[in-house]
Amino acid sequence: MDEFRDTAGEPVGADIDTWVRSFTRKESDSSELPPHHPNCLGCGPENPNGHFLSVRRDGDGVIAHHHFDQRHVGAPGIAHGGAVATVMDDLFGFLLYSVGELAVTRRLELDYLTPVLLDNPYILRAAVRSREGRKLHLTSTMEDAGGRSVITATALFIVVEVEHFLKSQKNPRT
Ligand SMILES: CCCCCCCCCC(=O)SCCNC(=O)CCNC(=O)[C@H](O)C(C)(C)COP(=O)(O)OP(=O)(O)OC[C@H]1O[C@@H](n2cnc3c(N)ncnc32)[C@H](O)[C@@H]1OP(=O)(O)O
Repeated sequence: MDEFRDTAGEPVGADIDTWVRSFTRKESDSSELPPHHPNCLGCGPENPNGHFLSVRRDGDGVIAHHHFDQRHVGAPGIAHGGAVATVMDDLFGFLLYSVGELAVTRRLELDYLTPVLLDNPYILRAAVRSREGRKLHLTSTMEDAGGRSVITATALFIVVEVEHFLKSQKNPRT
């Protein structure tokens, strides 16, 4: 059975069949959605360098309460823009549990409206705006506790088959 392997060839979690099945459509409820992978940089519980993003369904979209910490610092007291982009990208990835298909980021665009402060609580929301064939047009926001929008983001995800991931396993450095 195919397993995910790191660049040293060691298994890193569930086999691919199990992983693919985890993205099939689930009943709509408000329960927490599973991480993409135990070591996912955005949401994996076993990645000590990750963001530990925790995401729930919210109507047709998803919602997360999140804060950045000192590991994500850019300018003093402010989250690095790349760290923020990582989290928004990962948040989009949780919409796939509703889409029920595999997809990957082709384009990611963020507007940084105000600085994202470390150790400050934020509310993140994402939704599917539209779909054209394999193209998923996604939209998201990050708001502070006062409801002020600090980040808006859009993404284009492209639906792929499991072979997309199998190919990368065979050539992990390409
Ligand atoms: C299930 C996985 C969950 C994982 C966890 C989530 C983590 C968060 C998400 C990620 O981080 S994913 C990792 C980062 N992304 C990648 O590694 C993807 C790398 N890119 C690729 O592998 C390929 O470019 C890709 C599979 C996305 C697309 O290649 P294809 O050859 O299959 O598609 P193609 O280039 O023909 O483009 C598909 C369609 O999109 C259109 N398109 C491409 N770029 C576009 C663009 N910028 N704007 C508008 N349309 C665009 C393109 O014209 C075309 O339109 P049509 O279908 O109508 O012909």
